[in-house]
Amino acid sequence: MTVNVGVIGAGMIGTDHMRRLDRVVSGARVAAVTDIDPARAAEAAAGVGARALATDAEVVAAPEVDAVLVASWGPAHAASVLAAVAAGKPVLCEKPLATTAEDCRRIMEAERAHGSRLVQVGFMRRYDTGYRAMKALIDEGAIGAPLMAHCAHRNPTVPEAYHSEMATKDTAIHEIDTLRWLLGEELATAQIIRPRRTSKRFAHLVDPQLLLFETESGARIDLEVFVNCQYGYDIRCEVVGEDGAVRLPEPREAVLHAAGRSGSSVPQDWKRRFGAAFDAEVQAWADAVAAGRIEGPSAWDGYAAAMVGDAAVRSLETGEVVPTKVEERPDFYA
Ligand SMILES: NC(=O)C1=CN([C@@H]2O[C@H](COP(=O)(O)OP(=O)(O)OC[C@H]3O[C@@H](n4cnc5c(N)ncnc54)[C@H](O)[C@@H]3O)[C@@H](O)[C@H]2O)C=CC1
Ligand SMILES: O=C1[C@@H](O)[C@H](O)[C@@H](O)[C@H](O)[C@H]1O
Repeated sequence: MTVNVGVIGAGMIGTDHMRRLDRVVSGARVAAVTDIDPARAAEAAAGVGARALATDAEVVAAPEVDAVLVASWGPAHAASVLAAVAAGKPVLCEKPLATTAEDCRRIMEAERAHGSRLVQVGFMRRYDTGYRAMKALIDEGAIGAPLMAHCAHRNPTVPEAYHSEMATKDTAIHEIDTLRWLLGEELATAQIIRPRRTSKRFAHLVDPQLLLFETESGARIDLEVFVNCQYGYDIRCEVVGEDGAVRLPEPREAVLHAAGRSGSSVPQDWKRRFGAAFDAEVQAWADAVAAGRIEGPSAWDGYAAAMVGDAAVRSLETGEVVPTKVEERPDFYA
């Protein structure tokens, strides 16, 4: 079976996913595309032999569309995901599932009313071979009980529209999900500390930020988010346990020796750093849709991450430690 995918949002990652569905993933194709910028939708659709449609509702309702991929801006995600769930169509939604926990809760309620899972959230780091190797070692007990994690998430620069809350809700949301998954428990508190700001930022932006979390069992996580670090897209993660420590491998880049120096280049964006993880994620989703089941990060994962995100954002102004209030995972998402 070929899964006919309707894509909502033809921006940077939307077009990258369309290329992936068209040329990399087997058993799937792009059938329809929409964007609030119709010219962008038309150009993207023409590139992959798909139909350009005017709205997300039209994409969801199109009879040829079996499944939906949402790649619009975060605040627009919830409406498109709810439309797909109402139509009973599987949906892969780029992170974040929604920009508030309340919207994620509405999505979970709609999905539970439908009776089976339809939603997968694009937390693609769970498909990265480096993170997967870390998880396998932690799960087999190689480092003993985890006590601490030290992480960094650096981007070279961000556009002016990027604001201080996005450091949590758009950027750190990756680590929030990954740490919940790696450690197998929820994050119970969140706090944000502000170092001196870099001068190389737009005036409105708090950058860098230091995010601190405590898990339910008392492990501590520190995460540096620095989205104007200038030099590259640099993702770091180390988990320290009672018997050892495990660190995310650096991406494999050739080592150049020249002009009296030796070194390798740093990826400049998520496309290069996590390209293989995106390929694996979208292939796994297409395979699961074709087999009539949905796996991978769920609406619950999107919700739990959003709860932590909401708590962290509350700390942004005050620096207080804020409880995340993530409740027990419902059996539906076991
Ligand atoms: N997993 C990852 O590492 C990454 C995830 N993302 C996520 O992907 C999403 C999109 O990000 P980018 O592609 O970088 O943004 P972008 O700004 O390049 O593209 C977003 C597109 O969505 C369109 N759009 C906005 N609202 C819409 C609506 N209601 N209906 C249809 N189209 C709409 C815009 O016109 C734009 O073309 C975001 O949620 C972002 O967090 C983005 C980059 C990397
Ligand atoms: O998901 C992503 C972007 O949306 C986000 O804005 C960046 O900060 C992240 O590094 C990238 O992976």
